[in-house]
Amino acid sequence: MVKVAKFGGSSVASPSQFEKVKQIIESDPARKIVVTSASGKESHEDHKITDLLYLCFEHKRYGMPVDPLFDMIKEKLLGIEKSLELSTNIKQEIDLLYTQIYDHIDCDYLVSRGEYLTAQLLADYLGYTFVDAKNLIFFSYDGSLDYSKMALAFSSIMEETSCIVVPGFYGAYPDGKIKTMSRGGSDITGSILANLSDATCYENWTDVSGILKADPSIVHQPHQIDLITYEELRELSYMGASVLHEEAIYPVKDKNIPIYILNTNEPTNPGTIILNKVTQERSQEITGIAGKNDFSIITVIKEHMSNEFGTIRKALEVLEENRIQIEHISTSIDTFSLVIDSSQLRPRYYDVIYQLKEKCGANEVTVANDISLIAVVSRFMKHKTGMSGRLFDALGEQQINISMISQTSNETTIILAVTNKDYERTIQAIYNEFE
Ligand SMILES: Nc1ncnc2c1ncn2[C@@H]1O[C@H](COP(=O)(O)OP(=O)(O)O)[C@@H](O)[C@H]1O
Ligand SMILES: N[C@@H](CC(=O)OP(=O)(O)O)C(=O)O
Repeated sequence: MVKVAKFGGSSVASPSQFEKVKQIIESDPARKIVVTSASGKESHEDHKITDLLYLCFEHKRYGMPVDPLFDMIKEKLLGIEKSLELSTNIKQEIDLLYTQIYDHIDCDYLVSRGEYLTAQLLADYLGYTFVDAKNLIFFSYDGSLDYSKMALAFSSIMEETSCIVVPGFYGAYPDGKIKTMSRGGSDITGSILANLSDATCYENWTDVSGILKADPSIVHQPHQIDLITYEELRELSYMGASVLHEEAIYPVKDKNIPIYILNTNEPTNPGTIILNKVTQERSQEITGIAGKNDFSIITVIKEHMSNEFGTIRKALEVLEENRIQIEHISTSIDTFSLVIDSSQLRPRYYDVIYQLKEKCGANEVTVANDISLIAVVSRFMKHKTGMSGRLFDALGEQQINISMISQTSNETTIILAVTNKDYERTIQAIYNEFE
């Protein structure tokens, strides 16, 4: 029996957190495959090593001083090494990295060093074998994962050893060049290893006791979700419940491997279990609420649009040509609205509006900025009537104006658009209504 245990940055942020990790690993011999993120924040004021490494890269690029940032990284990692009396050679590696920064360094390589160095510390502390992710997690040149190559590498590694620590967040292209995943990507590494090892489960250890019904920084002590489907989880994490990367479900979903979200600081708490299908009584109404800020709604107004063909296609082409992703679309007779991430629109703002107006032959194109999207996720929604009515009543009572509504036909998620200033109030009001 093999379990994969992934520890997030908060679980390896200090020597005392390393001690907790060791107790967790030693309490179950099935925890043979360990994935770690880079050391994270010890306190609110502290910094994640990954953030510091990204900053080092930017400072070097703009000719600003790197040393104060680099010293913080060095101090943190060597502090853990010293306090736990470890005997790795990370000091030489850190010194070499410093010279590489001033020479020439690739951004992905630099930021991957947080995981690389933290994993060496953890492997030494646990007495497990360190396996560099560049020799195990393989990407093709198009960025997709090469599972057959990874399966071969995994079995040859496991012929030599039985317990390994692998740094999360990065892998290698066919030529050996390091490629990092998107932020929070160590969750994906853990999931890939659960797939490769046919694990009985994938444990994702973090600093909260499972996935909560809402972001704990907005709702005071929200209830914990006991069981959730992969589909619901993906909706919530894509929409901002940052506890698990939304891409982390795919490698385990294929093999029906359950994911457990567990708390390193409270290991006896059962946390959240994520499964393909959940059979649970329907007394529950909402699985969870999540949201993100800073979207724009572009509205294209064109008289007689309902009698024409291809207007929406032309608008989608404009966005595709400008490499802007569309989050949601809503249509009526002579108008349609596109919701997009403002950070993608901003650099191309005037071009995109002009092109939309010209290509679609629109009478008018308007843009509303400072929009938040809030997802209300529930597998129970399709079996219950009146839930959307209650949702809108609850927001109406709080005088919250909804700019757009979207619901998919599988009836798992309702997406609401509100202004950024109403973001937290909206989440709180929905939570109170369905608590
Ligand atoms: N719905 C939610 N449930 C649980 N945690 C959430 C939720 N939304 C946001 N979070 C935040 O996610 C954090 C855990 O994710 P992350 O910071 O990636 O941890 P780690 O350091 O373990 O990788 C929590 O501390 C919490 O603040
Ligand atoms: N260290 C990387 C990858 C990661 O997954 O980190 P964490 O598990 O601490 O969110 C990041 O900060 O994006």
